[in-house]
Amino acid sequence: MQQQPNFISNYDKAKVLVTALPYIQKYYGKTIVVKYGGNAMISEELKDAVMSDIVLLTLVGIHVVLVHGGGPEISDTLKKMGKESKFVGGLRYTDEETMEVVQMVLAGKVNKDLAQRIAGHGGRAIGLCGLDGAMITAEKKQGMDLGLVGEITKVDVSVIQDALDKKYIPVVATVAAGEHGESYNINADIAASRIAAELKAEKLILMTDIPGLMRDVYDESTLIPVVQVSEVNSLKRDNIISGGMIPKIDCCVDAVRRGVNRAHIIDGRVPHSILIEVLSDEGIGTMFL
Ligand SMILES: Nc1ncnc2c1ncn2[C@@H]1O[C@H](COP(=O)(O)OP(=O)(O)O)[C@@H](O)[C@H]1O
Ligand SMILES: CC(=O)N[C@@H](CCC(=O)OP(=O)(O)O)C(=O)O
Repeated sequence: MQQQPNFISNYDKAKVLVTALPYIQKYYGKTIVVKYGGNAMISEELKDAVMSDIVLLTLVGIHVVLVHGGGPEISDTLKKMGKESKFVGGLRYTDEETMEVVQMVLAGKVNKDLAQRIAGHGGRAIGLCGLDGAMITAEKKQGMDLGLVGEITKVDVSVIQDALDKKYIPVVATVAAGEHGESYNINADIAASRIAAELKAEKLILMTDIPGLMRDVYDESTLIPVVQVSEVNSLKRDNIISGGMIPKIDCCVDAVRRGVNRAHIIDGRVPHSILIEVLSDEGIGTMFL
């Protein structure tokens, strides 16, 4: 019989499971915070692959917290309303009308869609946002005026911890509560990093639409696989980091400084990139130590 080009024998399948064993043992009972960003949510198929990976990791005993973005969805909704999006240093200028859209899209549409997809793969998700259980408190970001963009003042992870204890997969939208009943827009990378630190997570994984941090953003061969936190300032001085990568890098550094063991930026467009990162010998993306 002619062999199929992609034929994988049962022995090879078993070998894959066996190579995952030390990683399952290493991360069993540990917490991993995954941030899934809007630009990596490019297809329905890919979203489902990411959600099934999260369910799989949960079933082998890893506590996964999913923090999500949805920037492109917010921009699309604003556009339909005739409003252009404006970003400063990777952060969206957020007036009151924009804030309503941010809350509606992140805490409503995207959050519930991801929770439902996890349920579709047999996982038990619980959709939350920073307003629930006073999880994320913020004040207006100082410095440049970005409207209702918030600076996190407090993260209380008890609602996430309770959900994990009850074997739910917490799915978190990053809308925060102000002191006077107002809501603030928080960049999802920043929120994920603070949540990871507060949970004393083993890993923070930021999934995006690029292979990782690169010296030349147009040349994948310039990927930087490992970054020591102490090197980041000189990378910034070299001006190789711009746009949405700025908060990402700062978040990885902040998470590691606050005690998260490893922070990673990985390519969410690669199917099953989380499994490759967590359960295999293969390095993927950029790791911050
Ligand atoms: N040095 C760099 N390496 C990689 N990406 C970079 C770099 N500088 C800027 N970027 C940009 O940052 C983007 C990722 O940030 P962003 O679009 O905000 O992601 P997400 O929506 O997934 O959070 C990349 O698509 C890339 O265009
Ligand atoms: C302040 C700020 O910029 N907030 C982001 C929140 C969503 C987000 O971070 O989404 P991605 O991860 O998909 O970019 C925004 O309004 O787009």
